[in-house]
Amino acid sequence: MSLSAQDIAEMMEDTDVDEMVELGHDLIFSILERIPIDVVKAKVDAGGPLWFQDDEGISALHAAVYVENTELVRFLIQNGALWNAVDNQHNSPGDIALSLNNEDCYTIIRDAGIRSELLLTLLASRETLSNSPLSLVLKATDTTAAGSTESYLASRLRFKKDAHGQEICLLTLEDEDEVGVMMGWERGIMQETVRLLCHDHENLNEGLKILNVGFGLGIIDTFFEELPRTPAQHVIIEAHPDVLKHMRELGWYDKPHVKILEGKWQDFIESEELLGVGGFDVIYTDTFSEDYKELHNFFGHLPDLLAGPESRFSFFHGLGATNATFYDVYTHVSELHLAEVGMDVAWSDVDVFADSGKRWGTTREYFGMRLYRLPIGSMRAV
Ligand SMILES: C[S@@+](CC[C@H](N)C(=O)[O-])C[C@H]1O[C@@H](n2cnc3c(N)ncnc32)[C@H](O)[C@@H]1O
Repeated sequence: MSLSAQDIAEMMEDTDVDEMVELGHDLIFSILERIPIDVVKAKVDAGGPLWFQDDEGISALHAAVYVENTELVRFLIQNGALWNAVDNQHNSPGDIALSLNNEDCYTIIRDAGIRSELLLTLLASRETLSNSPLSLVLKATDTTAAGSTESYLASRLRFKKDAHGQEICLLTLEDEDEVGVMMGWERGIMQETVRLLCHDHENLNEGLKILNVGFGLGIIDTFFEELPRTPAQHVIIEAHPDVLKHMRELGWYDKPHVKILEGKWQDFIESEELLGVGGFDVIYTDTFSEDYKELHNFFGHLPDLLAGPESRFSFFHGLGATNATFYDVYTHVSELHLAEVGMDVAWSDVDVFADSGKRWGTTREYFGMRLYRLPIGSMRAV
């Protein structure tokens, strides 16, 4: 039997893949068997694939964390191991380190994550970044209504109460998957955010000038309205036609000090409607279907929008919040980006554990942490 050139190429490719799989298994096995580190390093130098994950999703980096070999973890990271690969249980190497209480291994991986995400944000701000396996929330290729503003704004929303009496603003995706755009369980987060943003604000008694981006269920806007002194100006930017209709039905258009800007924040961010206010005392943003690149872009406008060092800013921090390591990485990344625009951030923890089992119903889970990390930013005085 004679073989065609294509047959030979395919056989060669299969051999390469088989070889890689064997090398990958051998590397993970060697690490778990705790063979001397120099031998493991030699295997990596000889082409042992760091990207390889076995049938359980374990990578060489997961294995190095399991055996708590700090030097090896550092070596693997330096040689390109993926810090955010998750195993079949959705645990990243950092999560394994956390569960073992191994701070040294955890810190090396988390810092690699921070460096990687900072770099990717920088690249994304300069050119269109294709979806990278290194990136967590720069989800450039999610075109569903949950990941693309254009698809989201063209989708219908439903406002309803779920079986537990929880208010929900619900989006149904094409595959019938349901996603909560906003859910009643976040009420505690919104309440605490308003308390920390406003209650000891030096301008509270004059009536604050407030900007909120994203109305959703209007939970935070209702808390702003219930401040001991009604806001002097309360500007709300909302893009979705169904939410705007809901706001009209609820009477938000009839409040004299409330101004509703219909459209995307990106359309108004440099407009006279916002800049003409002469500086906001409080700014909050909590949108939907936008990635971190958009939030990072929003940060850049804060110095022009806030009144001064006494003004405060917060955002809904759900970045990477289905995984403890990813959440921590994004807490640091956002803090560093806010520092770049001259803002210091104080973080508080809000325990959102109560009733967490009943929270999601049939909807997609988007927040898996027990503690919500609540940011309060203020501009550094110059
Ligand atoms: C999570 S909800 C906000 C919930 C709100 N914080 C609350 O307390 O109920 C997000 C809202 O942002 C709106 N939104 C999404 N993208 C937007 C954009 N680019 N500009 C303005 N609003 C946007 C959505 O339509 C939605 O109403």
